[in-house]
Amino acid sequence: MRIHFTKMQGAGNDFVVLDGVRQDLSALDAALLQRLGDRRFGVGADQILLVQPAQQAGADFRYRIFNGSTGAEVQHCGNGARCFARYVRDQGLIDRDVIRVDTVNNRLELRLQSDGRVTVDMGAPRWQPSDLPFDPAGLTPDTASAVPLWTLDTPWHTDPATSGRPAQVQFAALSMGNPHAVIAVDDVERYPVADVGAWLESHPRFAQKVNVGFAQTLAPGEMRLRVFERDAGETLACGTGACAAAVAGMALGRQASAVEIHTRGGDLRIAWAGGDTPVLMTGPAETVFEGHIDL
Ligand SMILES: N[C@@H](CCC[C@H](N)C(=O)O)C(=O)O
Repeated sequence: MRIHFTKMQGAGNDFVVLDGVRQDLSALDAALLQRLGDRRFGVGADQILLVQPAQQAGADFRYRIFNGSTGAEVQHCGNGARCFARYVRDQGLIDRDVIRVDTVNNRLELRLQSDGRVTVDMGAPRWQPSDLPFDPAGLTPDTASAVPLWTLDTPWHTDPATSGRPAQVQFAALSMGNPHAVIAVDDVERYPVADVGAWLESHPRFAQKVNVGFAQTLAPGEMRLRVFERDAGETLACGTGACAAAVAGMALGRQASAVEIHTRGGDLRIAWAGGDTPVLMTGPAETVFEGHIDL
């Protein structure tokens, strides 16, 4: 099977984008997607994005997302949504700057800006543990703040001093369409992101695993963020993770209603008016190269 692909990146979160409108991709299964996502045996990407014809009235396209390391389908990808908009416009699949797409559980509005960036209406955050899902049985959240903060002992709680890992973590749990846990840290560059991220990502209380964000507040309106993504490890940026970290900070009263987020791969701007209003994310989206691959 020979397929055409486009390699794209948004703040360093990288994607293989496949046109399922003009080419038949019905033979693509999880194993082939995993091969495409493999950085040694395939093209290599954090996620694979599939552009398909819309199935519902009011949508322009169907937007499907697969984690590159597993080939498993996931619900959302914010950096990918910006690349999706740039892709369908640059490939001539649409000639409008406002594009509506359906993911497996949401409708998103993507808006191409005159400066080349893309703004995505990411929908409203959801805070119920069942939305992730997260099992809180037996835990007492800190409810002094507007959103519950959950505390878990880590595997290092008996020897935090010698291991250099925290004894406990406290996190906000929320869904941006996909599951997120956000931990506030003092210095994100010195925090053991790989160890804590890998442990919490696969914690049995998260039945479908979780994306883990590590957020450092620099000022009201400015934050530094690293994200250990579900099934991807630490990526250079995570769009849904940036939204989750921003709205958690805002709901906790630590952040302004618009925040610039510095990731290792670039900057994202997140705005939210609170409650059930949608989170707006703005950031870059660029094509890196395109080609064909025989699978
Ligand atoms: N890179 C993403 C999120 C991709 C999916 C995530 N790893 C998951 O499994 O939910 C983004 O930019 O949002």
